Parts: sequence; structure tokens; C-alpha cells
Amino acid sequence: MMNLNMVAPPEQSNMRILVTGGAGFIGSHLVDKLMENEKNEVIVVDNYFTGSKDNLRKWIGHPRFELIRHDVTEPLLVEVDQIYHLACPASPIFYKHNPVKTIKTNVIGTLNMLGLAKRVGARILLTSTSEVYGDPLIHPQPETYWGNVNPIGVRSCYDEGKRVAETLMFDYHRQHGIEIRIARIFNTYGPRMNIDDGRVVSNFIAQALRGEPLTVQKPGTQTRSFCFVSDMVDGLIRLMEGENTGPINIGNPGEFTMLELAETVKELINPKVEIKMVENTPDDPRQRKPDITKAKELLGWEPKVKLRDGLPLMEEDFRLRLGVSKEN
Ligand SMILES: NC(=O)c1ccc[n+]([C@@H]2O[C@H](COP(=O)([O-])OP(=O)(O)OC[C@H]3O[C@@H](n4cnc5c(N)ncnc54)[C@H](O)[C@@H]3O)[C@@H](O)[C@H]2O)c1
Ligand SMILES: O=C(O)[C@H]1O[C@H](OP(=O)(O)OP(=O)(O)OC[C@H]2O[C@@H](n3ccc(=O)[nH]c3=O)[C@H](O)[C@@H]2O)[C@H](O)[C@@H](O)[C@@H]1O
Repeated sequence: MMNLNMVAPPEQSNMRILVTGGAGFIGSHLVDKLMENEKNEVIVVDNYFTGSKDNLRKWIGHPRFELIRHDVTEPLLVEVDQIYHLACPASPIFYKHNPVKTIKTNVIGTLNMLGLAKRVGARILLTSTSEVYGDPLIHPQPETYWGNVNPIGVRSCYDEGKRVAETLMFDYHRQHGIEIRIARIFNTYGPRMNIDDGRVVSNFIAQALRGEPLTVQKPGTQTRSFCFVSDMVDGLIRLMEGENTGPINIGNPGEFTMLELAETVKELINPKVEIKMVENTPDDPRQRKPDITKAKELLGWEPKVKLRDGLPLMEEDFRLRLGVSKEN
């Protein structure tokens, strides 16, 4: 007869965490970090529009991990304690590809996740965006700035969509007492970005490795502030675990023009490539830099990885995936 005292108890998890969009770039890095804690059980839902199972390869089959193909525009019922709601195409070429679907994902998807949070009593964090500031007239951008957003432009499905998502979060908080957290994420980069994602850092690195010209969209003087993904994940977890609803800017205040970024990628990765000026798309914000005073004070968070240190880490990952060795 089996001695029951010898049987190991089933693994107990203290926290069951849902990550929507967990097969994407930031989501999969967040999952890696959450899975490091043996008390966490992680459930990912994703429709694989821009994400991939490959990003979660190492967790598939793990007893504390579950992956569900699901579109957040449809209702979902799972018993969870926390929800990191990331599901949404993030690169302009993808969110503009099917703008109606993008706004549905932001509005109906967020409504569904808030309904779930209300039903099961979970805390929910939304990954909003610096795009809620539009083409900002205040620089750098503090959270108190209401933004300068075109409501009918080609980017509106994304930036207005995220603004409505923030409104829904606060209305559920005020009306139903849901515990909410809102992160306003500024341009984040790192390993695992889709090679043909279309965002500027992944474009320049892939172009440099393929020996193609770096396509700087005009005028090239527009600025962005780039945050490495490990810093971002650290900030998101601190926000979720802390006491403040936000919105809180999470980003790296190091600001660069797109021409400066191209020069840096050229210098670090392939000094032989050309820099080519190409046409831009409408409503491209002219400047963007986070004021992170609130994140420092309320979360004790600030980014650690400088652009020049983060780019080589991404280069390494892109070389492997593109099959381009260092000697070429
Ligand atoms: N990376 C950045 O610079 C940045 C900046 C600001 C905000 N954000 C936000 O962070 C989140 C993650 O961005 P990312 O850079 O990892 O992008 P990503 O495209 O790699 O990830 C998005 C994920 O959401 C999934 N998804 C999209 N629509 C879905 C739907 N309807 N149902 C289920 N899954 C869906 C995609 O398949 C993908 O796995 C997004 O909400 C984005 O708006 C990102
Ligand atoms: O951080 C944010 O809040 C948002 O930033 C990005 O938006 P954007 O800054 O326009 O991202 P990119 O497409 O990477 O463009 C950045 C800049 O690079 C320029 N660019 C882009 C691609 C390229 O090949 N060359 C180039 O010069 C664009 O014109 C733009 O000025 C993404 O839309 C979202 O992931 C995110 O929500």
C-alpha cells in the first residue's frame, strides 16, 4: 500500500496571474519574470496576431504555466488574482492594418478584461502608451498633461483606443471599486521583437545586419526615448505590486532624434550601411520624452540600461534569428 506521507503535496501557487498578449514582445519577457517566482501560476491568452508561441517555448508544458488561444474581444472566464492586460497590436504598421479591429481590441477587449476583474475580484493593470499624449505640446510629458491627439487620424484607432481604455479603467474603479493600475509605456525595445515588426529600433537593427540602408522617416529630427525591455518589466511588476493606480509613465528619459538613432546603430552594428531619408506617415509625434518623477517617487523605479548597452543585446538576438554571424 502507498504511504501517503511519502507523496509530495501538489505545488501550491499563491498567485494566479493572467497575461493577455503574453505571446508578444513585452508580454513574453513579463511572463519569464513572473515564472521565476515559484509561487506564481501564469495563464497567457493571445490570438497570435503579432505574437508567437515561440516566445513562450520554454514554458509550454510547465506545471505552473498555461497558454490559451483567445481573442480578448470575446468574453473570458478564468479564476485569477491579477491581470496584466497587454493584448493589442503595438507597432504602427500592424495597428493601422485593421484599425477597426485595433479599436475593438482596446475598447471591447479592455471592457471584457474589466468585467472579468470585477467578477473574480482581480487587480488589473493596463499597458497604456505615451501615444495618449499625441503630438505633445509639453515636453517632457508629465502624467498631468492631457495630450494633443487627433481623434480622426490614422493613428487614432490606437491612441484614442488607449485613451478610452484608460477611461474604462477609471470608471470601473470609481463605479465598481475594481483595483486598477495604468502604465503609460514609452518606446520599448529589446530581444524578441518581431524582425519585421516595423518599429524603428527593430527596423534599423535588421537593416544594418542585412546590409540595407537605414530608413529614417522625414524629417529625422523627431525624437523618441527608448527603454530596454528588462527595465520595462521591472517597472510593470512594481506598479502592479504597489499601492498607486497611476497613470504612471514608465520609460527611459534618454531622448534621441531618429537620425541620432540611425547614426548610433550604424556605428555599433555596421559602419558600412547608408542612411536613407524616406517619406513619413501622418500625425507622427515630433517629440517624446517621459517625465518619470512619479515612477521614481512612487515605485522607486528608474531605468538602468542605456541605449548603447541595450542595442548590442538586441543585435545578438537578431543575429541568431537572421543567421548573420559577427564576422560577416
Ligand atoms: N513596445 C512598446 O514600445 C510599447 C509602448 C507603449 C505601449 N505598449 C503596449 O504594450 C503592450 C504590448 O506591446 P508589445 O510591444 O509587446 O507588442 P506585441 O505586438 O509584440 O504584443 C501584443 C500581443 O497582443 C496580442 N494581441 C493583439 N490583439 C489581440 C487580441 N484581440 N486578443 C488577444 N491577443 C491579442 C498579439 O498577438 C501580441 O502577442 C500593448 O498593449 C502595447 O500597446 C508597447
Ligand atoms: O511608445 C509608445 O507609446 C508607442 O510607440 C510606438 O509608436 P512610434 O513611436 O511611432 O514608434 P515607431 O514606429 O518605432 O516610430 C518611431 C519613430 O521612428 C521613425 N521611423 C520608424 C521606422 C523606420 O523605419 N524609420 C523611422 O525613422 C518614425 O517616423 C517615428 O518618428 C508604437 O506605436 C507603440 O508601440 C507605442 O505605443
